Amino acid sequence: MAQLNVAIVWFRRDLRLYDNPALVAALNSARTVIPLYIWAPEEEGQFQPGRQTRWWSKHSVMCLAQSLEQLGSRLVIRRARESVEGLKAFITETGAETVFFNHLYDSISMVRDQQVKDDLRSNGILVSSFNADLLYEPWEVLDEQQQPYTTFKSYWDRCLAMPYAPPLPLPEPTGPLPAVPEHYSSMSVHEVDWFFTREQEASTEALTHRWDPAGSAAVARLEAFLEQGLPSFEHDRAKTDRESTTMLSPWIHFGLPSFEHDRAKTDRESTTMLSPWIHFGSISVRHIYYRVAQKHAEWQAAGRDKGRSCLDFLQQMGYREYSRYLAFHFPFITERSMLAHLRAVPWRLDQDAFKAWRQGLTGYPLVDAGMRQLWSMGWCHNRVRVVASHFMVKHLLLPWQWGLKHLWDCQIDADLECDALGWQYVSGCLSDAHPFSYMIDMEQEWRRFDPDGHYVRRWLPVLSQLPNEFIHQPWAAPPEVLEDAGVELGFNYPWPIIAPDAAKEGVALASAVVERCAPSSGSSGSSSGTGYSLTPHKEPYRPPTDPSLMSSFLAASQLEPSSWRDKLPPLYIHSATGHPLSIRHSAQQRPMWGPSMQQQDGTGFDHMGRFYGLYRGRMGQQQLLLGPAAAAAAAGAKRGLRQGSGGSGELSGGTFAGGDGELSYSQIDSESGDNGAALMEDVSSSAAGSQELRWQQQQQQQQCEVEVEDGDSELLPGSGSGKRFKLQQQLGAGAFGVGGSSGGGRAESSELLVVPSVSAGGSVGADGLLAGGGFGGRMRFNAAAVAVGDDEDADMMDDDYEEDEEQQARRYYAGRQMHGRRFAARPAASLSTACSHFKGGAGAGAMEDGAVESIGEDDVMQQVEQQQQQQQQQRGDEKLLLVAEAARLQDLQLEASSRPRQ
Ligand SMILES: Cc1cc2nc3c(=O)[nH]c(=O)nc-3n(C[C@H](O)[C@H](O)[C@H](O)COP(=O)(O)OP(=O)(O)OC[C@H]3O[C@@H](n4cnc5c(N)ncnc54)[C@H](O)[C@@H]3O)c2cc1C
Repeated sequence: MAQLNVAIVWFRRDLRLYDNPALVAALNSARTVIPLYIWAPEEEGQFQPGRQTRWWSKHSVMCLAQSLEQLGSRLVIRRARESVEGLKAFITETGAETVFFNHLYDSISMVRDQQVKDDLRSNGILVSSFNADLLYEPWEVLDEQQQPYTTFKSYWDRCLAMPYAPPLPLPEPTGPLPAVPEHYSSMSVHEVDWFFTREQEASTEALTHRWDPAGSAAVARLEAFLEQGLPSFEHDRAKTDRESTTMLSPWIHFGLPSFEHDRAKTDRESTTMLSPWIHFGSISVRHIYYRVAQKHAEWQAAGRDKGRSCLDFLQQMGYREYSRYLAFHFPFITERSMLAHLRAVPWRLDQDAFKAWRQGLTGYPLVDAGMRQLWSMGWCHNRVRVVASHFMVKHLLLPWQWGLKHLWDCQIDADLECDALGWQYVSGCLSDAHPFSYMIDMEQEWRRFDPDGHYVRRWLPVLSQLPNEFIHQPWAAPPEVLEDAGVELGFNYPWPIIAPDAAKEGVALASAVVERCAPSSGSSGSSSGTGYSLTPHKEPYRPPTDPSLMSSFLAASQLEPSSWRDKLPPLYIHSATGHPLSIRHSAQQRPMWGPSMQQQDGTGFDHMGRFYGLYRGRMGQQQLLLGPAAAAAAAGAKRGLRQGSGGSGELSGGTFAGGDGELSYSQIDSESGDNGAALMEDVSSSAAGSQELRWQQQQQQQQCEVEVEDGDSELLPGSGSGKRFKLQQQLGAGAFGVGGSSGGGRAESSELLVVPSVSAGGSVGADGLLAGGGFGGRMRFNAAAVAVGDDEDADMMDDDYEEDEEQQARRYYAGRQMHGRRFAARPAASLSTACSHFKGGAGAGAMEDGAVESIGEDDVMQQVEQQQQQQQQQRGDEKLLLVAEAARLQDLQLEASSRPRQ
């Protein structure tokens, strides 16, 4: 029984009361038990929680606090830069004799927890830690040589055959918990600076409509899934040879070969969607495991054989276990490939392509829909994640570490170990992954996982009118079909960023490089598992900034980066006129794996060329600034412009002021147009001395001329933002939606032609690019599609949104009216409502103040028809003009990018 006076239970990602061994142990050991939560995001280094995760952290801590209060206890919440410091201070304050916590397995946490243990123990404090996160601890599952397994199958087979079952979930403590003395102060949940800025917090509000972080919601979801989802959760696998009765699945009998594969459909909720709760520990994996077991027993008793489904579902949980297993035994998996030679992949460091991917502007609808869903709700189906990440790594040849960090920033279930496992798999970095040369067949993917295009229609409304046949390949549709569907490739939806053949060629070349670095002849990692000894990879963890790493691989391959880069095919396919839209490769000043540079003030470049300064500055100020745009980044940070670094900030802060030095990962970070504009303004002025900026200004000048040709020049404001926006628009680079929001904010009180679209772009950017946020010349239309309407239209952000043809036509045509400041819509007030519903208040405001001409609903269709006729006449000429201009500006850009930079 309790022998000590005061014990601390340190909650981290185990935010529940049941099946919490640390809590139970504390209750058994001390008379006073103080539940403690320390918010110290800075110590996570480059893997600080992203926006969505911050929202979830806040709410699930709130839920935990409520649960504790219901049992008579109290959660003490503290803020610290480093947990160990917060913990030590609290121990001094309370005189606690012992600390309990549950294990985490990512490298940052493992190092920190070890430090905590050493530190506290050396001061005479008892420290105990437990497994609350896994079925089996990583050190329990080893091969005959007591080495870790390095293929999932061998690992999971061993788990299934373990001689003892996973621990049973512990029950929630009953009865009142010991009271926490009042004098131990705590921040309230609302006092904690969960977010970088208030704007960022506001931008997450929509998540409240989609997610309920309470543990009870997770349990309810699980129960619903057990009834409806699990019975058909069958994997497409032929006969299994795993017929053995195992400890993990003694209740499962196999023999249900099925091709049903219901869970693989992306357009319905066929999986549990439990990942965020699981990540935060609001639901216990052991609870899930034993509920599945129970359900299976019930089915069996009823004569229903659902063993295959149960096992397949458990296998998904197994992947999660495996991710921790690998992270524990190979802590570098978030940074480096497991297979050594895969570290020599000749990545393309193309920031433009990376941006297009992030923003769902690749021209491949399944990929784009996935990226937009991910951005909007922080989650998407595993298959979509596989397709999108595969596309990034293979088609675009972008480094998987970029993708990992991006998903880390925008997923609501962001989980470092799972994230790393996913990327290592799709990139062929694991010995049981497909070889690097493998490419998934995109057509097969969509035919299999979204055959009717429901998923794409939902997340890419701009394509919603396309017939099924072309919904996944709009580029193949005849012009009249596109016309009827309102799709203008290169304008309101991009051309494919890369042609399939070019992608294949790129992968083949890259594979050839990789092969030369392979330790033995044969393929680069084989699914047979016969491949490579992993012994050399079990090096002690080294910080990723070690410059010797990549140079040794390059030396091994005897290739200089430039030599392979030149051989790669053009990245972009041709525009409507046959001009190569972009053959440029980002003229990076720094190689991805170059040495890190640290300056005296703690800022510097990391190994991927990212500018950082966050960890020593005010929270979040510089963290996400990318690369060589040091001047812009530093200036932005000085001015506290993390605020504006979301969406619009990215476009402006990076592309505008720093060329290829952009805000990489925060991208469409849901900031309002105002903030984006602020960033734009400040960055442009503060970086005014840079050569890059001069070039940009030159570009703007060019742009002004374009505007004159359009007859709209008098509408442009003085600053660069609107112009830059237009420049992008002309280029058809498809990079805005969010970029739009910067212009929108900027143009607030002007009568800029692009105001309505831009403003709406801001709205959209804030909540997930539903209507595309705009690309190219027809952004106005897209934006209008979002902005127009009342609450009913606003509802289109909701999951269950469906609109009929009439609605779509209305949105579409009304959107057209935005051209030339005739914004045909409901009265401005309702516009404002609609936009603020999309968290685009700033944009909406701009519309009201500036260019919106409110007209009655009845006038819409009539005006639409007139407008449409005019536009039809103009369209051909307009297109030609834009495309020609795009080509001209591309040339300029190419020329500029080949100039030496500062
Ligand atoms: C590139 C990439 C990045 C990923 N990043 C993450 C991430 O940050 N966080 C995350 O939780 N998952 C990640 N996954 C894995 C997977 O996509 C999600 O776990 C899954 O989509 C969550 O949906 P669900 O809860 O409905 O899964 P279900 O199919 O219902 O599975 C139940 C649980 O099993 C676990 N799980 C399922 N599939 C996997 C998998 N392939 N790998 C690891 N665990 C799995 C999850 O905890 C999940 O909640 C990533 C996958 C890829 C390809």
